[in-house]
Amino acid sequence: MSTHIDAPQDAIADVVLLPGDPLRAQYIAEHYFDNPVRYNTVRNAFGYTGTYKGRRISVQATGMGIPSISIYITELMQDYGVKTLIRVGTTGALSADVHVRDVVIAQGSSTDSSIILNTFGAGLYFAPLADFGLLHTAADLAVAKNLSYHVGNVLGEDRFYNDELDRQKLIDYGILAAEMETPALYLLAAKYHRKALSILTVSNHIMTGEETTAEERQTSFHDMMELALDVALES
Ligand SMILES: O=P(O)(O)O[C@H]1O[C@H](CO)[C@@H](O)[C@H]1O
Ligand SMILES: O=c1cc[nH]c(=O)[nH]1
Repeated sequence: MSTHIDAPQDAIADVVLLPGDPLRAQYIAEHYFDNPVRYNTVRNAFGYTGTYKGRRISVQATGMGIPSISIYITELMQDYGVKTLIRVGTTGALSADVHVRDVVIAQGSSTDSSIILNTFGAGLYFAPLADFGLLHTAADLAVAKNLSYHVGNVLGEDRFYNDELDRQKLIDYGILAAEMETPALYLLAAKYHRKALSILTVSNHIMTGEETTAEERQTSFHDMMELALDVALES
């Protein structure tokens, strides 16, 4: 048991999917896992372990933002020995080439968070990167599944509502989409020498205001979740 996860030591698999939303964790466990067992309800940050195509896998809700995901992934790695962490999140598209319902695989994550500065000090701008093996597997599987997908740099921002940010400049420098957790995932996975990848589904386009319908979101979530589960199988 750890401070925010009330589970016995062996209750969590060595590969964990990480949605922000606890209800997405419950959905993944109930729709994809055989014999899911809920191992955590502390703060309603649900965590489940089950099997998928015979492989033991867990899913743990992380909450929203860098402070929240940092708590859960640190405890998963430090206290439960988790080796592979795969975020399954939603993202807002920035680039005109990225459309709602597409899948974005985060190769790296830029950020306006102070987490990098607080880790390395002034003058060293660490680049949080995905594990290349997981990234390669995800891109190969996305091709095989004929998904509309993108691989590249995402913004992991500190605020969902942020009028001060120059989003056009980020687009000009190739940032595909924005979300709120990936810099912490990649930074802390590097610290603990673990493998991490963020797979995101585009729920809205920040620049055009386009939104997915609830039904469409369900379908594109399936694309992302099945991709993430198949990457987990090969990890
Ligand atoms: O859908 P999740 O995984 O929560 O991810 C995105 O959605 C939340 C904002 O609505 C932020 O956590 C952002 O990163
Ligand atoms: O952080 C996020 C996630 C989804 N959509 C957004 O616009 N921002």
